[in-house]
Amino acid sequence: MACHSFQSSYFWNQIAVLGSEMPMAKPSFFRSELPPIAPDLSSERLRGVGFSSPSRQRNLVFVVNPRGANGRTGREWKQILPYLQSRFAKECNICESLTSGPCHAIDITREAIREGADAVIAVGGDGTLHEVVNGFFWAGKPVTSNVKEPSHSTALGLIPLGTGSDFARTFGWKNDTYEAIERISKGVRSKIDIGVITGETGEEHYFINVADIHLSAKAGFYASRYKKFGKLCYVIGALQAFMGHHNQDLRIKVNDGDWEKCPKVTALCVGNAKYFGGGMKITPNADPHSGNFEAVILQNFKWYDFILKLHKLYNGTHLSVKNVSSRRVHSIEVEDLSGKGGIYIQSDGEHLGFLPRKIRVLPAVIEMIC
Ligand SMILES: Nc1ncnc2c1ncn2[C@@H]1O[C@H](COP(=O)(O)OP(=O)(O)OP(=O)(O)O)[C@@H](O)[C@H]1O
Repeated sequence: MACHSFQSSYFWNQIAVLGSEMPMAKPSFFRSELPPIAPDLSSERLRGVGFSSPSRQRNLVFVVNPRGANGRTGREWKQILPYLQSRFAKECNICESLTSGPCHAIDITREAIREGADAVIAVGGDGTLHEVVNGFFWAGKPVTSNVKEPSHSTALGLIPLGTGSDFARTFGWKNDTYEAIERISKGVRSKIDIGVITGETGEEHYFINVADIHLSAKAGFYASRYKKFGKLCYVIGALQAFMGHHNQDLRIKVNDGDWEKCPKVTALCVGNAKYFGGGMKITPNADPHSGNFEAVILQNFKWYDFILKLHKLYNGTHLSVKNVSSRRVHSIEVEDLSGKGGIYIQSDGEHLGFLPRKIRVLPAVIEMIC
C-alpha cells in the first residue's frame, strides 16, 4: 500500500482516519499487530476478505450517511464508533467518511477503490447502499485499484441503518449494528449479481435490490417526502401515488426475445433481491446469487386492490393473485406504448429520471461481505 498516495489524494484528506494518533503525518493507517481473522472457505462462492499477505491489515472505509433514517443513522453511528474502533483496532485500518449530500457516496467509493481499500462499507439505508454500489463502476466498467495488484478486489459491506433497509432483509439482516460489525469482522465474501439499467442515450445506472416502474416507483418518490414517519412513509406514498394514476400499456422484451404487449400495467418490478417499500416481499423468488432477476408485473390494479392485497405484498404470496405474473429474466426491455410519458422509475428506492431502454443482470460482479 502506497500510503503517501492515500494521504495526498483528495479523498483521504476528506475522511477521518480512526485508530490513529497522527493520521496525516505517518502511515499509521495500516499498522498491524495481529494477523487478520481467518477467512471462511466453506463454500465455493465464498472466500475470506482478500488479504494479499496474512500479515497485512485490512483497509476498511465506512461511508456513512448521517441523514439516513431521518438522522438516526448519524446518531447511531456516533454511538457505535468507539466500539467499532476497539473491535477493529488490532486487525484493520478503519476510515470513516460522512456524506455531505446526495451522490457523495458514489465519489467516496470510487476513490476508496482506486486507492486500494479492501472493503467499502455503506452505513445507512438502501439509498446509501445504492450510491456505494454505483461507485463500484465507472464508464461502464468496474472500478479498479491504482495501487494494488490486478487480482485485488474491493468488497462491498453494509451496516443497515436506514428507514426501509430492504436489501438487508433478503439476507435476514436487521438494523442491528453489532450484528453487522461481527459480520464485517468475519469478512466472509460472496459474489453477488448487480443490475444495470441503460437509458435511451446509453447512460448506465446500477442497482443491487429492486428496479421498478410506474406506480411503485411513484409511491417511492412520494414516500421519500415522509421518511420522518418511518416505514409508514411507504404506505402513505403508495396511497398518494394512486391519485391521478393510470395503468399504462407497455411492451416488454424478455431475454432478447420478441416484443410482447403488456396492457394496463400498474407496476413492473425487477428484483435482484426480494424486498422493497419497507418490507414488501415484491419479488419473493429473487436471489442475488442466481445470475437472474425475478420480474413481477402487476396489471389492472385499482387503489382498493392495493388495500385488499397489501398483506399479500408484505408476505410475498401475491404471485397467486389475479393479474400478477412473475418470470425469471436476465434482461428486460421496456417501452411505453401510450407515448404520454410521466412513467416513474426507481432503482433501490432512488428516483431515476428516465425510462430504461434495457435492464440486465451482471452476474457475480461484486464481492459482498455476507
Ligand atoms: N449528508 C446528506 N444530506 C442529505 N441527504 C443525504 C446526505 N447523504 C446522503 N444523502 C441522501 O439520503 C438519501 C437517503 O439515504 P438512506 O437510504 O441512507 O436512508 P433512508 O432513506 O432513511 O433509508 P432507506 O433508503 O433504506 O429507506 C440518499 O438518497 C442519499 O442520496
